[in-house]
Amino acid sequence: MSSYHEQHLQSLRNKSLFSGDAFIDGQWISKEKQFVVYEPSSTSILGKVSDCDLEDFQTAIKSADQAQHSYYENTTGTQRGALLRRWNDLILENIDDIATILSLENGKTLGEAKGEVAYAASFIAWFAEEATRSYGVTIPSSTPHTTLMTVREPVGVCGIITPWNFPAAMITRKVGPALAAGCSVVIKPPSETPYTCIALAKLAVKAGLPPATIQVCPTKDRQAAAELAKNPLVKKLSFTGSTGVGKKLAELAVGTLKKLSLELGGNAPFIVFDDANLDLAVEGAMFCKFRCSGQTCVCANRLYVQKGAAKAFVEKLVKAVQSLKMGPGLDQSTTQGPLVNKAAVQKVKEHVDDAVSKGAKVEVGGKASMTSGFFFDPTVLSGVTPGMAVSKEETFGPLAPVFEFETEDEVLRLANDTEFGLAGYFFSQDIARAMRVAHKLQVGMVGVNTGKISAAEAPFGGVKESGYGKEGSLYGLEEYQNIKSITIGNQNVGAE
Ligand SMILES: NC(=O)c1ccc[n+]([C@@H]2O[C@H](COP(=O)([O-])OP(=O)(O)OC[C@H]3O[C@@H](n4cnc5c(N)ncnc54)[C@H](O)[C@@H]3O)[C@@H](O)[C@H]2O)c1
Ligand SMILES: O=CCCC(=O)O
Repeated sequence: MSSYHEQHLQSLRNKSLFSGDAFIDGQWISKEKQFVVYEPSSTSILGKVSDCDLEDFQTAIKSADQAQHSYYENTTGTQRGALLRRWNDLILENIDDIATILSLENGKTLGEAKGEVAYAASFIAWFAEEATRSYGVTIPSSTPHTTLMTVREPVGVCGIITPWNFPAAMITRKVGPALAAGCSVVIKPPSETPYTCIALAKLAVKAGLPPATIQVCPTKDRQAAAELAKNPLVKKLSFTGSTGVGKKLAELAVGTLKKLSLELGGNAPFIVFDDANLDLAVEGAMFCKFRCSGQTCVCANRLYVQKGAAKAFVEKLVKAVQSLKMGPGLDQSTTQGPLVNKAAVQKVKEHVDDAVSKGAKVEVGGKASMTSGFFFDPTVLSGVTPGMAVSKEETFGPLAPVFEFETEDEVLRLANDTEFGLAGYFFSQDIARAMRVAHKLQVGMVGVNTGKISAAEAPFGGVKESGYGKEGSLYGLEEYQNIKSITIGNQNVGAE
């Protein structure tokens, strides 16, 4: 009998989308050296993928550099937009297959995987439009007989390094604007989830994007991947992942003063004031804590609830959590998939154990009750205090630790007491408080009375050690462009 993942792979409409090949210099390459990718709900081997070495990265970068010049010089923004729109359409036509592949390698539920593929495509569609709106300006010059203007130009080859938690959307949020601007890209997909990226690249080529403008180099070799931060032909590095790795890559990129975007870790506060609509707050918490089994960078990491609302909020949250159903992502009834690997399960367990040993109470969950697969039970802890590890570190798992607070000043101090500054959420029906707290939270993105803040049109990015650079939105394109000023002087010379 075939296994869970074999059955689902057999059901793909377009089986060629599931491939472990690298894509270098316009060629699909199956390397002799390969690394293993696991299916996290069974921990069985999903497949083997080409393991690129330093020479592969150097070849890909050189080829991307050559391709970039002719791509940019021979296309207008309108034409690049049309290519991206075709890519968007192909992704949506193949949404079932891509979502199946994504769920098999990442573990998220089919519903979440389809949602992610649609979200990923929305960045391509958004930047297809932005490609046509790459305006320069004319500037009144202080010198007589002079015209001063600016044009926007592509930075050149972009290195793209992304994490496993959003195998599709983290790629398109970078590659969409890069290709729209006229750049070429060399992608190092996450080694836990490379298959989705490879499938997306196949569709990009089918859409008509010049093959060497997209190069995909899967690898387990971090030294080889670091070439994207070091190589002088790479003019921009766009990285999403942990703060520790982001800092290392930034140090390497200093050698050639590359442009950098760093989308790093978070430790989002989620605040519920006494005057909040508690049903809305629980709905928000369920979404932004348990989506992707708690493995999103904008996940609520610390839930602060004002004393008067704490008991009722915890009761409602526990009830909602008890309705979740863990299981393999592609099973119809599953609402919570597995975590990505054993280390992820271990980190949640460590945070629970640390909090309980310091006095927190397990309201629901608290353990890994499934005997196989990388699962951890969706968990709510009450009585959590600032001395516990959960208040300082990103858990990246299905753990909702509830802290109690008394005043607005107190909770703002606690919420901002972290080196991270990605997202923050709060629930209140007081408009003055909503404005005040939104301004005072030291984060790049705020959700007020909602846990949903991500969209192609919304500027995405953090402050403090959550990184810099904005993705998506009207700001996303300029991250892949240089502004050139052109001064045309002495226009009176030669006049009759
Ligand atoms: N801010 C955001 O937009 C955002 C989005 C998603 C995830 N994240 C963060 O990502 C983290 C989880 O992802 P992860 O565990 O894959 O992070 P990670 O930093 O370990 O890895 C991210 C990527 O970098 C690669 N990498 C690791 N070390 C490298 C090195 N020395 N040289 C070159 N490449 C290297 C990995 O293979 C992977 O592709 C969390 O901290 C999460 O908050 C941030
Ligand atoms: O994990 C981080 C990205 C999630 C999102 O874009 O909402």
